[in-house]
Amino acid sequence: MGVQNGVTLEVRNITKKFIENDQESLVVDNVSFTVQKNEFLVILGPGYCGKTVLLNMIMGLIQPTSGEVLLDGEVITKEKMGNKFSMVFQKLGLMPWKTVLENVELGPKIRGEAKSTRREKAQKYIELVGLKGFENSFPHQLSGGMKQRVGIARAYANEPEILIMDEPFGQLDAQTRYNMEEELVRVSQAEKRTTIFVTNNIEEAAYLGDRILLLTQCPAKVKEIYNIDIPRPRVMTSMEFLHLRKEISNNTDLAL
Ligand SMILES: Nc1ncnc2c1ncn2[C@@H]1O[C@H](COP(=O)(O)OP(=O)(O)OP(=O)(O)O)[C@@H](O)[C@H]1O
Repeated sequence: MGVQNGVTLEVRNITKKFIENDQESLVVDNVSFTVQKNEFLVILGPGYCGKTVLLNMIMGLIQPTSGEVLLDGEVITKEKMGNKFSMVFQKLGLMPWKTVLENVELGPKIRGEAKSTRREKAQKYIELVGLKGFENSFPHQLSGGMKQRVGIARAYANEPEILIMDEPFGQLDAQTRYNMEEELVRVSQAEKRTTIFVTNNIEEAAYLGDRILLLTQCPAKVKEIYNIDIPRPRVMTSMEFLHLRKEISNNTDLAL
């Protein structure tokens, strides 16, 4: 158990019930899975199926009704969460009055890292996401895709134990979304990090993941876990990719 066998995160039989106006609603139903160190795990499920509630339990932000989440063998709690997770979401929360560089170096700055160290780190990740030359730009001067790149650089620069990406490309137009998926494959291959990426898009899941955890409609249960051994960069029109996409699609109510 724990780090010895490469497991970073272990989700054990977690269930979440909410009680509202004396009505009990089951949102996450007995979900178990593990995430290996440096693995890119995609959680794929329909809208409102309980993905955000599941993520919040993983990060220790809400308590499961039953079950537990272990990070490096220890139960995760809000107090212990510290710098263990960094999130990238649709609404990035970039600080509009800060430059790209200042936004990216924020995590290390809050941790009290020396200016030269954090600048060097921020610069490295700005270059990694292809934003060299835009260090002194402000968020409003950037396109949607570029802002997402800043969000990814910021999450990497924060050097968390686990990167959490909650439908980060959901609001981008189709072409930009595709470009960002390609970029993310390039970045995550260049610098491996333990990543949990949440989406409701089968194609995106099959394009990005080392493994896919497929969830059911609410209450979220694990329907299937897919190991994907198609080499990267994956070609969405290849037979093996189309076959995988169809296999997942036949196993879910999700639309493609
Ligand atoms: N604090 C809460 N109290 C009661 N019900 C809740 C609470 N938080 C979430 N829910 C319910 O849990 C269900 C799942 O919500 P959740 O936000 O996890 O879905 P999701 O899969 O992340 O959706 P989306 O794909 O739209 O992001 C919803 O029906 C929601 O109403």
